Amino acid sequence: MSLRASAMSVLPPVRKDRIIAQLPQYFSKEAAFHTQKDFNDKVKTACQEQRTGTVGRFKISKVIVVGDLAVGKTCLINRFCKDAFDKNYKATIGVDFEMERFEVMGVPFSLQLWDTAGQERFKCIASTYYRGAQVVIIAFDVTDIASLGHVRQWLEDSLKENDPTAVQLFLVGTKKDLSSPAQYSQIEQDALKIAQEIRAEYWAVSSLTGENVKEFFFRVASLAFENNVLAELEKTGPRQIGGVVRINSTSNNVSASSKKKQPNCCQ
Ligand SMILES: Nc1nc2c(ncn2[C@@H]2O[C@H](COP(=O)(O)OP(=O)(O)OP(=O)(O)O)[C@@H](O)[C@H]2O)c(=O)[nH]1
Ligand SMILES: [Mg+2]
Repeated sequence: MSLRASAMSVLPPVRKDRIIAQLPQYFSKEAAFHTQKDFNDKVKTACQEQRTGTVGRFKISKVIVVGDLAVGKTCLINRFCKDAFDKNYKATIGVDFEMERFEVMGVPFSLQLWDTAGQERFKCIASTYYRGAQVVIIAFDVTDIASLGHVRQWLEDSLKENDPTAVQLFLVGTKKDLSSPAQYSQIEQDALKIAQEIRAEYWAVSSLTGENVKEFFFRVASLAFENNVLAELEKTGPRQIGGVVRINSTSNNVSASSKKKQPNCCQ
C-alpha cells in the first residue's frame, strides 16, 4: 500500500497487540537511549490533551534496517510484522517495505520499516532509501564477530543521507538462539562498547524463537513516538502553522526519496 493511499483510506482500528500504554524498558542499562521509567512528561500531557500536532492525521516515523548480508534483518521484521520465520536464506534485492501501526498513549502512530539489502551488489540501490530516516537499526549476527566489526561502516553510510543529531540509533544482535551463554556474553561486551561509542541503544534478539523481538520493536516505536511528539511540540506554540508545513515536507521527502539520486553504480 502506498503512503498516500493508506493515509487517505479509512483505516481499521489498530491491532490490540500493538497498543502501547507505558514506556517499554531498555534491554541493557549500559547502552540505553535513556533510562527513564516513563514517557517524557511533556509528551504524556500532550497526548492526554490531544496536542501532539498530528492527531487524526498520519503520524509516522521512517525506520531503516541496515547491516551485513544474512545477519537476519528480513527475519527480524518478518517475525514482528507477520509472526513468521523462514530458515532458508533469500537475499533482499534492494529494499523491502512494511508498515506497522501502533497506538501510543491513545495516539495513532506508524513505523515505516525499510528492510535494506546487505549484499554489496544491492547496497547501492538500497542506500537511495536511507534518506529521511528518523530511526536507524544496525543489525549484526551475535555468532559472527566480523558483522559487528562492520557496524561503524553501516553507520557512516546511513548517516550520510541523514541529520546525525536527529536520528535515533539502535544496535541489534541477532540469532541469539545460536550462541551459548558464554559465547554470547563475550560478544555482548564488545557490542555494548560499540553501542556506547556510537550512542546507540543495544538489544539482542532471536527471530527463530521470537525472544525480545516484540519488546524491541515496542521500544523502537515508543522512543520514535516520544521524539516525534517532542519535535512537534518544539515546532508548534507560537507558529502553529509550522507544524503543518513540516509534516507535509516530511512525507514528501519519504515518497521522493526513491526518485532522488539515481545511482549508476549497480550493475
Ligand atoms: N537460528 C537463527 N537463524 C536466523 C535468525 N535470523 C535469521 N536467521 C537465518 O539467517 C539467514 C539470513 O536471514 P535474513 O533475514 O534473510 O538476512 P538479511 O540480513 O535480511 O540478509 P540480506 O537481505 O541479504 O541483507 C536465514 O537463513 C535465516 O533463516 C535467528 O534469529 N536464528
Ligand atoms: Mg534481507
